[in-house]
Amino acid sequence: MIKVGVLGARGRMGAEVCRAVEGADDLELVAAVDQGDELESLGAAEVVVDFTHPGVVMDNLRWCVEHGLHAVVGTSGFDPGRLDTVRGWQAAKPGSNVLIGPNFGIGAVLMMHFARKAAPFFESVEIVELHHPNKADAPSGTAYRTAELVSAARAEAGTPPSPDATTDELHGARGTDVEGVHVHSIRLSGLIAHQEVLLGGHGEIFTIRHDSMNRESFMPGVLLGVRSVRELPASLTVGIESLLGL
Ligand SMILES: NC(=O)C1=CN([C@@H]2O[C@H](COP(=O)(O)OP(=O)(O)OC[C@H]3O[C@@H](n4cnc5c(N)ncnc54)[C@H](OP(=O)(O)O)[C@@H]3O)[C@@H](O)[C@H]2O)C=CC1
Ligand SMILES: O=C(O)C1=N[C@H](C(=O)O)C[C@H](O)C1
Repeated sequence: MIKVGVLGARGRMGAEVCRAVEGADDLELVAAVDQGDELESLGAAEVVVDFTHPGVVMDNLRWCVEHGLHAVVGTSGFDPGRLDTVRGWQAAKPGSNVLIGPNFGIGAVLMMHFARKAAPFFESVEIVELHHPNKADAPSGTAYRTAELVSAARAEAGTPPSPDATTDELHGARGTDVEGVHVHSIRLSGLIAHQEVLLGGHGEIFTIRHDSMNRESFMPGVLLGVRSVRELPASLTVGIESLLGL
C-alpha cells in the first residue's frame, strides 16, 4: 500500500483525487488537507498530491521536499524559474522525487506529443486553450507546456518563426507569446478543459484538438504518477509522457 496525502482535497480536482485514491486497492488516503489546515498530517504520507493554486503550490512543494515526501503536482503555474527553484530545494535536501504534470489526461499528453512531432513541418503554429471560467491562471499550464515543446522542436529543426505581419494591434488581440508561439485563452461557462493546436502550411491546416469532458478523466494519469513517482530516474520530472513510453 502506498500512503497518499492530498493537498487541495476539497477542491474540484483534489476531491476527485481523494475518491480515486480511496477506490484503489494499492493506495491508502492518509491525509486530506485544504486551505487553512495544518500540513503536519501529510507527514503520514509517502506521496503527496497537490491540486491547489499557482499562488500557494511552491510553499507546499518546499514543505514536501524539506520533509522528504515524494510529490505529484497537478497545479499549474510552473515556468523554468520555478523548476530551477525546486531543483535547488532538492539539491539541499535530497530524497524526494517531484513529478509535475501540466496535464494528467492521457489524450492531452498525446496531443502535446503529436504537436511537438508536427511542429517543425508547418510554417505557422498557434494554440487556443478553452477552460471553465473558475480557472485562476491564463494561459493554462497545458498550453504553456505545449508552446515550450513546440518551440523547442521548431528551434531544433531550424524552422523559422511563424509569419505574422501584424503591426497594429489592440492589446491582447494576438494572445500572449510563449517562446514565440501565440497562445489564446478562452474562459466560458459550460467548458471543462480543451485545447486546439493549429498548424498551418501550404494549402493545408492540421488541427490537433483535445477535450476533457470531466475531471475523472485525469485520474488514470494521476494514479500512474502516484504509483511511479518514488522510482523515477530523475528527482524532478515534468510530464507523464515517459511513464506512458512516449
Ligand atoms: N495537471 C492537470 O491535469 C490538471 C491541473 N489542474 C490544476 O489544478 C489546480 C487546481 O484546480 P481546481 O481543482 O480546479 O481548483 P479548485 O479551486 O477547485 O481547488 C483548489 C483547492 O485548493 C485549496 N487551497 C488553496 N490554497 C491552499 C493551501 N495553501 N493548502 C491547501 N489547499 C489550498 C482551495 O481552497 P479555497 O477554495 O478555499 O481557496 C481549493 O479547495 C489548478 O492550478 C488547475 O490548473 C486542474 C485540472 C487538471
Ligand atoms: O484548471 C483546469 O481546469 C485545468 N488546468 C490545467 C492547465 O492549466 O492546463 C490542466 C487542464 O487544462 C485543466
